[in-house]
Amino acid sequence: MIEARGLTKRFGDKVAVDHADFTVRPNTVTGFLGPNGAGKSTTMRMILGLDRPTAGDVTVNGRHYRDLPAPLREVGALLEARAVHGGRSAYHHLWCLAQSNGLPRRRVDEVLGLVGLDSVAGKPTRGFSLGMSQRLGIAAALLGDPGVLMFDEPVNGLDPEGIVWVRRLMRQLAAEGRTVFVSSHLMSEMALTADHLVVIGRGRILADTGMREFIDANATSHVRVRSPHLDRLGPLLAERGWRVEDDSDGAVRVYGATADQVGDTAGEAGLWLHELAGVQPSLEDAFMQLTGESVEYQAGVPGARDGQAADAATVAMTQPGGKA
Ligand SMILES: Nc1ncnc2c1ncn2[C@@H]1O[C@H](COP(=O)(O)OP(=O)(O)OP(=O)(O)O)[C@@H](O)[C@H]1O
Repeated sequence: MIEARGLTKRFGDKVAVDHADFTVRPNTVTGFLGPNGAGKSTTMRMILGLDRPTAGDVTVNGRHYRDLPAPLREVGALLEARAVHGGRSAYHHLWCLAQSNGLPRRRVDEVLGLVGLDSVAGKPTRGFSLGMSQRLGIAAALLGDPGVLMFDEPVNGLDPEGIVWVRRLMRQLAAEGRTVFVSSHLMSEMALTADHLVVIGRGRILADTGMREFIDANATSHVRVRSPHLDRLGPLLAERGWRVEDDSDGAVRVYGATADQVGDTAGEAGLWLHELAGVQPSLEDAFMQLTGESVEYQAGVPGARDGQAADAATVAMTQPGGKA
C-alpha cells in the first residue's frame, strides 16, 4: 500500500506536486495518468525517497522508503530504463543489485527468464534497444519479489508483443496480491491494464477512483449516425432535445438519446440510415475532458483557436449536415 497525504514538491517557484492525497492499494493495478509535466515522475521519485517532499508525506506499507530495512524486497520500481551502467552486462547489473540487497544469485536467473532476456544476459547493456532496457528495468524491479511495484511508462519502446506481455505481467502481479502503480501515456493500454486510476494535472490530484467510475463521471456515451439525409434528420433529433455534433467523415454524434430512439425517429420520417451505433466513451475521452484545462504544454493546431491544445481540441458544434 502506498499512501500520500498533503504531498507537495516545489522547485523554486514551480509547484510540481501540490498537496496530493491518494492511496494505491494491493490486489489492484492503479494507473497514474496526467499530461506532460503534471508531476507523475516527481511523485514517484518522492515515494522512492529520491526527491524530498517540501511538505506532506508519503509512505510505503506505513513507512517512509528510507526507513525500509530491505527496500528491494518491499518496493520494486522502474523509473528510468536507460539509467543503467552501459558497460555492465544485464546479468552483472542485476547481480550487483542482488548482492547489495542480500538477494540470492538464483533470483537473477529467475527474473532474466521472466522478462525474456536470458539469451542476451551476458551482453553489455549499452547495446540494448529501449525495449530491452525496459525489460531489464522490469527485471530489476522484480528482483526482490516485492509486494509493491511502481513502473513509470513501462511500455515505452516495446513492440506490440512486448506491450501485451507487460499488460499480462501487471495484471498477474496484482492478482498475486501486490500493489501495482503504473504510469503510461497510452490511454487504450491503460484502459486494458488498470482497475483504478489516480489522475494528476498541474501537480493536483484530479481523481482517485475506479476505471469505470472515472469514465462514467467524465464522459458521456453517444450514438453515431451516418445518413444521406442528415440535413433533415439533424433538426428532427434536435427538436426532441438531443444534442447533435459533427463526428469525423460526415457522420454525427447524438448525445442524450439511445440508438433505438434515433433509429425510430429516422424510421418515422422515412429517412435512410447508413450507420447507427451506440458508442461507449473511452478512457481517452474522459481523460481529455478532465485534464484539458490542466495541460501544461499546449500545441497549436491548424484551424484551432490560439493556444488550444491539439489533444484537447473540442468538436465544433454544428448544425447537422451543415458546416462548422
Ligand atoms: N529537478 C527539477 N527542477 C525544476 N523543475 C522540475 C524538476 N523536476 C521536475 N520539474 C518540473 O516539475 C513539473 C513536474 O514534472 P514531472 O517530471 O514530475 O512531470 P511528469 O508528469 O512526470 O511529466 P512527463 O509525463 O512529461 O514525464 C514540471 O513542470 C517539471 O518541469
